Amino acid sequence: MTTETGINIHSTAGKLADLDRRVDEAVHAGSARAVEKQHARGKKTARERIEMLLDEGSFVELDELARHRSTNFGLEKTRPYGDGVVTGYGTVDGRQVCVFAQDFTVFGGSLGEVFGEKIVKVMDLAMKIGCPVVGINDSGGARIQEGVASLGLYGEIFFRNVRASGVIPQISLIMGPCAGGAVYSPAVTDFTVMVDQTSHMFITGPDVIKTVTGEDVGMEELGGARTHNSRSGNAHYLGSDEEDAIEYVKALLSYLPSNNLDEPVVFEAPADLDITDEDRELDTLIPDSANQPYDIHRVIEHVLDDGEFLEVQPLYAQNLVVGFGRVEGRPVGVVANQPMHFAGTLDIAASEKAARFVRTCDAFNIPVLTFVDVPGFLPGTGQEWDGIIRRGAKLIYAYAEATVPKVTVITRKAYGGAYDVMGSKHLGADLNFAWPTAQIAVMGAQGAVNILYRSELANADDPAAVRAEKIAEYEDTFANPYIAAERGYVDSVIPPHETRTQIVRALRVLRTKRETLPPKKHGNIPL
Ligand SMILES: CC(=O)SCCNC(=O)CCNC(=O)[C@H](O)C(C)(C)COP(=O)(O)OP(=O)(O)OC[C@H]1O[C@@H](n2cnc3c(N)ncnc32)[C@H](O)[C@@H]1OP(=O)(O)O
Repeated sequence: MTTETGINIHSTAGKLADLDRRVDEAVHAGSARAVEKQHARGKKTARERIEMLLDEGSFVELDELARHRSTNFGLEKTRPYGDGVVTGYGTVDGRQVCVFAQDFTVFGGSLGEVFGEKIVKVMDLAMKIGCPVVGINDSGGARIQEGVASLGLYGEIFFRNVRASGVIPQISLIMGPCAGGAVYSPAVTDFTVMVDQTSHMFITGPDVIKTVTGEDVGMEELGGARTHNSRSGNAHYLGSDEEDAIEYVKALLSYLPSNNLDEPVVFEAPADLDITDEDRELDTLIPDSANQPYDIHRVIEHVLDDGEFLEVQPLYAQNLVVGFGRVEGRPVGVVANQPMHFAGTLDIAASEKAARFVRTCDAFNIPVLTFVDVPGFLPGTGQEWDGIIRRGAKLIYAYAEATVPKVTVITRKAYGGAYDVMGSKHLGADLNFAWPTAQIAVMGAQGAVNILYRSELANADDPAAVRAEKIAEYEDTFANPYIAAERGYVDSVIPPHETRTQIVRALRVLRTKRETLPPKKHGNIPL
């Protein structure tokens, strides 16, 4: 028998040719016009993206021939193979990952029942074998013609995102629209990477907002990559183009283990423990004036192998820096106050950014290295009314709960509650160091003197002179690391040039650290 395609499917050769035809149809499921439109927007197709992400020739596709069974609104007339999403597995730098890529050229990448089932299947595979999932999002959202079945599948995906959280790394690439409920899958995953100008995320779009609140806002301003990287904190990296975004994802994967029972990849690179000229450069980093800023990146890059630091959320809450690097070839997560922004104070955004990052490191067996230069929490009604108490507490929770090796270096200020919060000994840090420039106290000299000597200053003939004298006295007594060192709150006061070598030794000794939390269903982190 010969089909309408001219192939005799009753012969072996015909059956093979028939398969070839079907696969070819699957590969070209999107119309030439749709592909052209996609390219004209500076966007790649789903398959091109997978090719960029995975090692050459490593991709194995699943469910290439899956098709929807819907008959609503004439949908039965269009049943493209693959149903608008490409799923499968392959390798990144030789390590296994599962992947799905929504194909905007087919039904606008909209998610129907079969489309959703394909994603669910590949997520289940990743959980069974313990490998990361990278999801590439480019979709018009729930497939309208498939109604509640689409919503059901979104729910199935969210459920798996949550169950997989802390078990396998989950990374979302947003490479087009991601609207409505669709945003909640990326939101649950560990990292969300967006592309400048071509990716958008929002719960309700500009038109709905205009109708309901009267606000006039464009797509880009509402939910573009820059907005989510700098304002909302929903995204972790702003790719300048698709290639840049994918390179970032590959770099992220290189620091993460395949699953929570695995260790991150190690490149054996024993550190030189002799003090170098470069080490000595840190001795002149801290300005004599406590109010003068310096860039904490210099300290971070100094202690990391080859100065390589993969910053996470570099555009958001810039008063706090987080990211990954390696020490002796082993991944570490870095959390650091940044004196260049808001003098390094902690606010809601910085607390949540750091808390999330510490928990990510802890979930995936990555030691946490903390650099402290924090004058306190950011004052203001805005902060108080938006819940700095509850939301700042997340950072305490994250540090106290983390059982991975925790090493902390206080470079300068560690004042008040912020001292406790930033990886202090009291929250379970294993090894704590301070530079001689450290000031570990309840508050800065100005504030302390104003409170302690309020009446004396009010009654003084020369208040300025009395204030200066009291400030000097306070600074001489408290603005140092030695009171904390007396009590063992810091294990050692070290010259800055020993920072790198002390961190190397600390992380070496902590490699065998084993600590378990008391049995419980789960904690109750303030959310
Ligand atoms: C849980 C949830 O996801 S709720 C959210 C539901 N989704 C939405 O409200 C978004 C609906 N879609 C849109 O607003 C627009 O398609 C956008 C903004 C996403 C993209 O716009 P454009 O880039 O101009 O693409 P365009 O609208 O032409 O869509 C491309 C194709 O995908 C189809 N499509 C897009 N979204 C959907 C959808 N949700 N369901 C079914 N088909 C869809 C379009 O009908 C169009 O098909 P055609 O090529 O046969 O004409």
